[in-house]
This record gives sequence, C-alpha cells and structure tokens, in this order.
Amino acid sequence: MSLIFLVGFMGCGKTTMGRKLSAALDYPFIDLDHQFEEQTGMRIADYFAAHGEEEFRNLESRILKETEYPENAVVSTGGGLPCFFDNMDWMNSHGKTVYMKLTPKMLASRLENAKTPRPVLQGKKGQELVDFIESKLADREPFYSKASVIAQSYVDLTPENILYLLSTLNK
Ligand SMILES: Nc1ncnc2c1ncn2[C@@H]1O[C@H](COP(=O)(O)OP(=O)(O)OP(=O)(O)O)[C@@H](O)[C@H]1O
Ligand SMILES: O=C(O)C1=C[C@@H](O)[C@@H](O)[C@H](O)C1
Ligand SMILES: [Mg+2]
Repeated sequence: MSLIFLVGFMGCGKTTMGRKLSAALDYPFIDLDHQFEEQTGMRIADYFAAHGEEEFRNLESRILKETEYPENAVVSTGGGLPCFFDNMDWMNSHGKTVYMKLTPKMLASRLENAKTPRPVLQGKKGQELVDFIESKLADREPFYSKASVIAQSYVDLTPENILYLLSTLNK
C-alpha cells in the first residue's frame, strides 16, 4: 500500500497510532519528529530554543523529503509539518495521507497530560491552552484538510478504522 503519512495537530495521536498501524500492517514505522531528533542529536524543544522556529521548519521539510523511505511504511509527522512550504502536496504525491481530526478540548486535555514538551505551546494550560489550540487549528485546518482521508479521532480509532477509510480511496 506504499507510504501512509499520518497528519494532524500535535497531540492527536499520530505517533501512538503510527506504531499500532505499522504493527497491524507489518510495515516499518518512521516518526519524523524522531528522525529530526536523531539527525540533530537534540530534543526538538532544545532545537527550537537554540535555533528558532524558522530553522526548525527548514530542516523539518528537508528531513521529510530526503528520508530514504522503504517501499511500504507508516510515517507519523510533526504536528506543524503539513502547514509549511509544499510539504502537504509532497506527501500527497508520494503516498496517502490520513488527517487524524480531534476537537480543541480533547487535544488540550491530552497535551496537558503528555510527557513530551511541545515548544509551540509555551507551557499554556487550561482555557488559555484551549483558546490557543482553537486559533492555531483554524490556521492549520486548510492544510490538514488536503489529506486523502479524514479520520474523526474523537472515537477511539483503531488501525482497522484507518485501513477501511484508505480502502475507500480505490473504489
Ligand atoms: N486514542 C487515544 N486516547 C487517549 N489518549 C491518547 C490516544 N492516542 C494518544 N493519546 C495520548 O495523547 C498524547 C499525544 O499522543 P501522540 O504523542 O501519539 O500525539 P502526536 O499526534 O504524535 O503529537 P505530536 O504532533 O506532538 O508528535 C500522549 O500522551 C498519548 O498517550
Ligand atoms: O505542531 C507543531 O508545530 C509541532 C509539533 C510537534 O510534532 C513537533 O514537530 C514540534 O514540537 C512542532
Ligand atoms: Mg508525534
């Protein structure tokens, strides 16, 4: 089935689902945030602090396009990656994309409890976090919505749900 890119706002579950989907398909799993950290030898939060967002976005895009993908793989992406340069079009022309869509409230509650720091959130919490996500998601939604399929992620999604959505593309 070639490359499957999981896209969506930070905290929607791309890394978690990427692992499950790759196990279900017996495909390799690639997490582009992890690729970034491996290549730079730095945690993303530290890279942001040292180099700023612009350099992060340039390198993030290069890593997307220069990674040597196997023929089949599940690839989870950084939450902002589809929204810069032509990254979303690039993914659509090199594989299938799945937008894991979740409400701002659910995203906020997952992000508040998550262990990995997300530098874009700058430590926001509570209603301030929900408001920030609503506004950022409104900017990003046009990019995410270019995905091949949209997986409503307020239900507990399974790999089979995603595979079913992808199977409808060939009909
Ligand atoms: N289906 C789910 N139900 C409840 N919590 C979940 C679910 N999937 C993921 N989570 C939790 O939500 C948080 C974010 O998940 P994950 O890291 O997979 O998101 P992500 O989309 O990869 O985020 P990022 O864009 O920052 O990499 C984690 O704490 C994870 O345990
Ligand atoms: O939504 C974003 O802009 C980000 C999401 C994460 O996956 C990381 O790629 C980084 O923290 C930036
Ligand atoms: Mg992730």
